[in-house]
Amino acid sequence: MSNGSTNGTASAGSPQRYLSTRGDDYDLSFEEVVLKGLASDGGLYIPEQIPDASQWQSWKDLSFPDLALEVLSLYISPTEIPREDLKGIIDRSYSTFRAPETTPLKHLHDNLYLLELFHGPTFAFKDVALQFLGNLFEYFLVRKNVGKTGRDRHHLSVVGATSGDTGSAAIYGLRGKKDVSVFILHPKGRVSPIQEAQMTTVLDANVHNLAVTGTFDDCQDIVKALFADPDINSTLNLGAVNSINWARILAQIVYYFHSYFSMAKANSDFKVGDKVRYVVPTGNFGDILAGYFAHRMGLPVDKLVVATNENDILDRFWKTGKYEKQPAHGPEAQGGLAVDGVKAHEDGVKETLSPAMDILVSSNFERLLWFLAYEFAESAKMDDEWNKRQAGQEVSAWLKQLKSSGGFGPVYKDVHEAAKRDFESERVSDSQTVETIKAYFNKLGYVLDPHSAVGVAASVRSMERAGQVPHISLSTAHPAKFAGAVDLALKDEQGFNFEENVLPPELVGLESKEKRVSDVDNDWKVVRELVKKQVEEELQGAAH
Ligand SMILES: Cc1ncc(COP(=O)(O)O)c(C=O)c1O
Ligand SMILES: N[C@@H](CCOP(=O)(O)O)C(=O)O
Repeated sequence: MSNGSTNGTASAGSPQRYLSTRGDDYDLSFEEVVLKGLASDGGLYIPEQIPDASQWQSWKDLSFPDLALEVLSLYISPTEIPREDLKGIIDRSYSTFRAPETTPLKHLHDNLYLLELFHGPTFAFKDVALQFLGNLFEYFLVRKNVGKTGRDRHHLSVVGATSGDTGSAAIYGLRGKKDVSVFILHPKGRVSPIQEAQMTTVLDANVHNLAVTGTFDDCQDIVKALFADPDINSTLNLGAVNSINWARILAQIVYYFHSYFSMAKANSDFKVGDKVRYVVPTGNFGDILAGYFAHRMGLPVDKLVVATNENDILDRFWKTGKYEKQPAHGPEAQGGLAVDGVKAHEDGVKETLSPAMDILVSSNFERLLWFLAYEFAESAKMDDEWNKRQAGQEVSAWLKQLKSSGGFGPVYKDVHEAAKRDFESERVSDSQTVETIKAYFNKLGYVLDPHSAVGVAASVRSMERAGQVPHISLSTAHPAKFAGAVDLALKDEQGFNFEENVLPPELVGLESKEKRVSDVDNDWKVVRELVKKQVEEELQGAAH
């Protein structure tokens, strides 16, 4: 790709601006995109320029928070957040992590390293971005509300969808914060008992858990419908905590650089500048997209490997160039049979042992599609404005087709080839997940959570193709969050005891604590009325 202004070097000192993947919204500030979350045309925000971090090698000895300051400063102008303030936000965000390295890297065997991203308050990788986003919201609100009282204060109504981890991480990042109400929608009965307890045992007055009769995709659709609804948007300021919010992706870029340097220190055969493969258990495509940005900023990445469970829309895209909710001749087309013990629902989502990735439509894939469409547009040799407009139009057309007919593609050959240049993909079944958890416990005494096991199983396959290239496999959750799957894999293995070896003290007894949760129908208008009524009550309470 050329170093055109959208994809190349941000000129020094010029503040970063943001645009929507669907082309209607552009020239927005960082604060605007963080507070708005989703663009008014339904698209996702992306930076106008991916900064070229030519100085990245000089970051090699920085601590995680100091490295975060360098990376984030390339996307947030000091005219928007002065550097000292940004440092304060970052330091507060990572002071809650239990590991001194924030995101430690473990050598598993051969050229395989595991990046442990679960040392934050809720034991999943989401904490890395959501501790930051919670403090960022607070910073913007305090600044907006200086000297204001009562109804004049800017109040943020956060609505988020979760398959278990985003919800608790968002709740822990925002509980008790002034001028914020939080509504988290989870699919009733489809999150693990610990995940459910992590969310529903938080009793702060500004936190509201809604159990939706439906799937994670239904919850995500409700959230997107609320953002698109003029009625609720005319009375409330909605805020997003899902990875549709650009700040989520931004904060995650840091650990790609950090783990690269950790690996270079641990591996004497490796020189800074050599290439690495990152393998990422993937659902909504947010985590791996951060790796794509790191790569585009200059980090030497051999490939980013998308690791899906049996909800494999992304794996099928990389194999066929088609992005379709249902495979043309998949098990559902043949009568909805369960494969490998996995329950397939009418809506096409399968209930797997890695439930946080039971997602049919990956929100952030839209952001990658924009960059692929932009690159394709460049071949017409027009100007940058034209390329951006073309990319926006192409993405809008694909997404429209996805909505109307459940899929699109095959995409143009060049678009598919460009996707394959940076990414590979693997699909890991439930039985392979169980086998992987078992194998690593027996080989190394290490207990993987099922999502991380999907990544490790994919890593082992990738290593067979990639020769000596080191692999960093992202471990996205602590195994204690998924007791059912871990127990299924290890209950008969010698020396395994969940309570003694896996369960951290912070999670002991959680499930028997008092809970607060409301059941709601799978109907966005019902959710809208509930949110409006609750926020009104909170605003009235705050005014007295
Ligand atoms: C434990 C875990 N692993 C992996 C994922 C997938 O991450 P992403 O949605 O960013 O692809 C999620 C949730 O999204 C998760 O909670
Ligand atoms: N796996 C996620 C699903 C939501 O994804 P997000 O990264 O877009 O917030 C979860 O655990 O909630």
